[in-house]
Amino acid sequence: MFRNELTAVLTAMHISLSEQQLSQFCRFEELLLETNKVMNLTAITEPKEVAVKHMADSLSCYEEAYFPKGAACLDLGTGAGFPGIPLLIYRPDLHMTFFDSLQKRLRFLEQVTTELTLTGAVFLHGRAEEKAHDKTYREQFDVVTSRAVARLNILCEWALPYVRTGGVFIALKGAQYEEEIKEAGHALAVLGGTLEAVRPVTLPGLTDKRAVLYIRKNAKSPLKYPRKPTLAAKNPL
Ligand SMILES: C[S@@+](CC[C@H](N)C(=O)[O-])C[C@H]1O[C@@H](n2cnc3c(N)ncnc32)[C@H](O)[C@@H]1O
Repeated sequence: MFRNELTAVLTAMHISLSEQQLSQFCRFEELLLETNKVMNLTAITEPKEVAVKHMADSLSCYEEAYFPKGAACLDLGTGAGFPGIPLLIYRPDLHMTFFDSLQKRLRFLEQVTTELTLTGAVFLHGRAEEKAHDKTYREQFDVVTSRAVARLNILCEWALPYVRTGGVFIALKGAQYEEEIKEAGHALAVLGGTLEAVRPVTLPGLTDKRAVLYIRKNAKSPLKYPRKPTLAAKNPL
């Protein structure tokens, strides 16, 4: 059932998968729903909804030009692996760092990537506001993705310091994206980002507004950012 739903929705989006990729998506869905019984991973559990709102929504941010071959990617606040796992299934040449402040979710993702034999996966446990001050991660990524983690002005402060100059921060946003863009103008300017493209997204069978924002990093982020945990949220740029 999930297999058919996913095939239908991706066909409508003009995305085609190999048989192996389709099986990987199916196994991921099984593991997600199985593990969700004992760990809080997702409120979405109907196969059709998982296909559309998790898998297809994650792939809606995919644009070949933004993902160079073998790109170093970071999925910030990955949770149960969205959009990181679908992107890695779709593009197994990517090096995907799954980043979250909750260790148990990362353990689940380790199990998923092992079972799916996705070799380009790395797991990073910690807070976005802290790891960005570690040289190993600061301005080291070609692509940073993030879905459902924070409002854009806060998220820019957390995400842009990880992006190398010339790289891109891809934010998957919901209905309030236009307002969030207006609110984030100052944060973008301070952190060295420019909004390069806004791609409105309509997922098959859904009517709600959403969009993918492509933010180019064109200058280094000042070293004082991100500020200590809670400061960005209390007093956004
Ligand atoms: C609502 S979930 C979204 C998960 C996933 N991206 C999705 O779209 O389904 C937000 C995730 O971000 C993580 N998170 C929130 N604040 C964070 C921070 N400051 N640093 C790292 N991870 C954070 C949470 O632990 C949680 O897993």
